[in-house]
Amino acid sequence: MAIRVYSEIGKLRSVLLHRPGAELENLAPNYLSDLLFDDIPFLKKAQEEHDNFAKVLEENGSKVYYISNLLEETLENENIKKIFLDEFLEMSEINNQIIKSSLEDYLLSMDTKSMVAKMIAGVRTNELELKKEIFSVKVRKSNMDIPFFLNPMPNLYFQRDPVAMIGKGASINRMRTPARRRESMLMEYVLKYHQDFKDTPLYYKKSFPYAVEGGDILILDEKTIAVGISERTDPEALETLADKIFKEYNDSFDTILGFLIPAKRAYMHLDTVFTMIDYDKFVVHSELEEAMKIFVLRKNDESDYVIEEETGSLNKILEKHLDKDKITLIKCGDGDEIAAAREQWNDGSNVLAIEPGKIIAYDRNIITNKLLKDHGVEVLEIESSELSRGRGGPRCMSMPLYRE
Ligand SMILES: NC(=O)NCCC[C@H](N)C(=O)O
Repeated sequence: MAIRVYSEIGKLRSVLLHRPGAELENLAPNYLSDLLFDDIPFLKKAQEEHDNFAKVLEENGSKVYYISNLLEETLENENIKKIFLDEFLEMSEINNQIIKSSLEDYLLSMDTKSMVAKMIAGVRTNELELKKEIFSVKVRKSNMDIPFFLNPMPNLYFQRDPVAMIGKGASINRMRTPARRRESMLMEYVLKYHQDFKDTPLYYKKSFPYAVEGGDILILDEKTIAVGISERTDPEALETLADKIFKEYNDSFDTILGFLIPAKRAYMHLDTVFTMIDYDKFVVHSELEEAMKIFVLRKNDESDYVIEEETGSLNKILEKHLDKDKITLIKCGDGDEIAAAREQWNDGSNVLAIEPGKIIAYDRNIITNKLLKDHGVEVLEIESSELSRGRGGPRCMSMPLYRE
């Protein structure tokens, strides 16, 4: 299947998700923040909410792919399965050879579906029959003091971040934190080896030294990409992307806008700060700075690029680079101090456009959603009491594969 993502808002034809599973039941209070959670979602309800999210996507014409299914299909090839498992265990930083080979035997004793589910859910220290001394070695060496031989991946339902589709290609991201670093491997193997995806150009590798996460990558139009320089994404990653996209693969883009955003959890990614909902409308963080600084990487004639600096309001920057007379910014929480803080916390500004002017949003952000409707936006609201506890909204939970 060809990847095609030249817009944030074009009719969404296919999309990648992960249905949350047993990995959420491996979250516990004493290591929540290491795993980038603030609270523990109730799995049964989170799954119901997620199934409803998928249903709304399908009812509106998007084919939903699940990362686990695609990976299972990829791993039907025994050689690939072995290489995948080796690399996964390598990336899991298991410092002890006996533990590593026990994990390998344990995982290979399962059918592929159970193996994939287990790798995502994590393996508790009490699941393997090992001598006590070995157990304590692992515990001493672990930098997160948590009771697993294989740590769970509870953030996997935020499919936006580990691999980002850009134009006809994909960026296999180096995630900032160890808690999420292995997530990129899943779609990486699908893009390299799955019959339907294996011709996709790869614009970034997870082995590159600089971090970049998909929440920081917005495809504004077929010429323009916005990238957040943020808590999660290094400026050097932009230059690598520019080299690959402008020069090596010559995709249609000619401009990358690097937005400097505060390196704070409240501004985690660029899609926490703003998301695009129509040709001329964006929903934005309630406390957006008046003046923003951006770096413009612009392709020039010699298939090279130049870098310029600009400072201005988000309106002006977007109007200039998207060539529009007027861009409307709709503020999360409608400027009310308390509503803005509450709804920003629950990802009111992180919505998913499924076509121009039609979005999926969390139902709990009542004030922001009303404001969006007042601006003529069609808002499909989904239940969100549990999904929102992971600090990501409908855009974070989805990775578009094909947009018209
Ligand atoms: N694009 C996004 O903003 N994704 C949300 C990711 C939430 C996750 N708990 C994280 O901290 O990485």
